[in-house]
Amino acid sequence: TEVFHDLRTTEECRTDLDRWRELQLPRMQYNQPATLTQSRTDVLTLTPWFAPIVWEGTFNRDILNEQFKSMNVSIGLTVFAIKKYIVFLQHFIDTAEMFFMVGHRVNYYVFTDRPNEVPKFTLASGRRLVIIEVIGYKRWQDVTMRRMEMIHNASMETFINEVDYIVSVDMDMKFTDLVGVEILSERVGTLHPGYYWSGRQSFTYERRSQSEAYIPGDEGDFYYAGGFFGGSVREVYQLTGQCHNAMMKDKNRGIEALWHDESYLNKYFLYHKPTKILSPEYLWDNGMGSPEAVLKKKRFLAVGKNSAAIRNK
Ligand SMILES: CC(=O)N[C@H]1[C@@H](OP(=O)(O)OP(=O)(O)OC[C@H]2O[C@@H](n3ccc(=O)[nH]c3=O)[C@H](O)[C@@H]2O)O[C@H](CO)[C@H](O)[C@@H]1O
Ligand SMILES: [Mn+2]
Repeated sequence: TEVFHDLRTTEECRTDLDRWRELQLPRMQYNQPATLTQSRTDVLTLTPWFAPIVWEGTFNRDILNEQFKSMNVSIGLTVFAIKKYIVFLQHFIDTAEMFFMVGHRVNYYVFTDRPNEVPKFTLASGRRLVIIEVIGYKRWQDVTMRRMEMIHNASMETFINEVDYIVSVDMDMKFTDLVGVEILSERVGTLHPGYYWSGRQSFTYERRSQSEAYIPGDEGDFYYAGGFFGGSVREVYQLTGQCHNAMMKDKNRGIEALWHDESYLNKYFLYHKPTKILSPEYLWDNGMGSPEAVLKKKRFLAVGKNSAAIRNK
């Protein structure tokens, strides 16, 4: 027994074990979950590896809020405002204040090459905005791909000391409904709004076998969007590090995957399956229409942009 006590004192072990007591919920009243009734019968709500797929109607926000509150969870939301994209920042943060993780602790991490152009925000209590100054790459493809490297570095330098979870999203977006702790898990991917109903053959995976992002035609679960992923800090550190390394290997061989970071992310998720998957409610584009039967909510919406006018500027 002495061997075990070398590692941690009895007191440290006791403290660790006793912590579980904090996770007791208060008395709550809500509709009983019915064992013989599916909450949604029109969509897949669980993957074959037992990861929930988050759709409206499948979860009770009150229970989840109590659970994450009792853990005093803190969430980091990373966004990139490089060059002209800084114009999206104001509305992005304003709508995040209304809808993103309301009632929980939030750090906005704004990566930008224009720190002087970041507007002043008045944030709700428990929320703060941190500016991380980075370089703005010339090509827009490099701007989007280098997010992996920058998030990887910041995970080690900053995030690990400040937050429990990281959520990484596109900036040319606005929140239009609640996005809360129901999205939190170890490793989180989001169904791309353009492909959630497609067969794997139609997914725009990288199909050239020379690329690190290559996925053969007979593999693939879902087509995940580059614009919304997350997880624990340790997992996001791994994910972004591995995606960045794959991109650098390809760059050295003079190849770039079809959809840039999104292609490498899809490869990563094929062999590191997400522990939770977000439905397209969490990343919608009105260019895809409004299939109301399936899509009960639009929570995070693409803001129309003139790519030609804004990219590479
Ligand atoms: C919704 C969604 O899934 N979007 C993905 C999609 O393209 P998108 O066409 O949505 O890419 P995008 O132009 O929004 O670029 C991605 C993000 O990079 C940042 N940015 C980009 C250019 C720039 O000059 N300044 C700047 O700050 C900004 O935060 C932007 O939101 O495919 C990209 C790769 O091709 C990425 O995987 C995106 O995440
Ligand atoms: Mn975008």
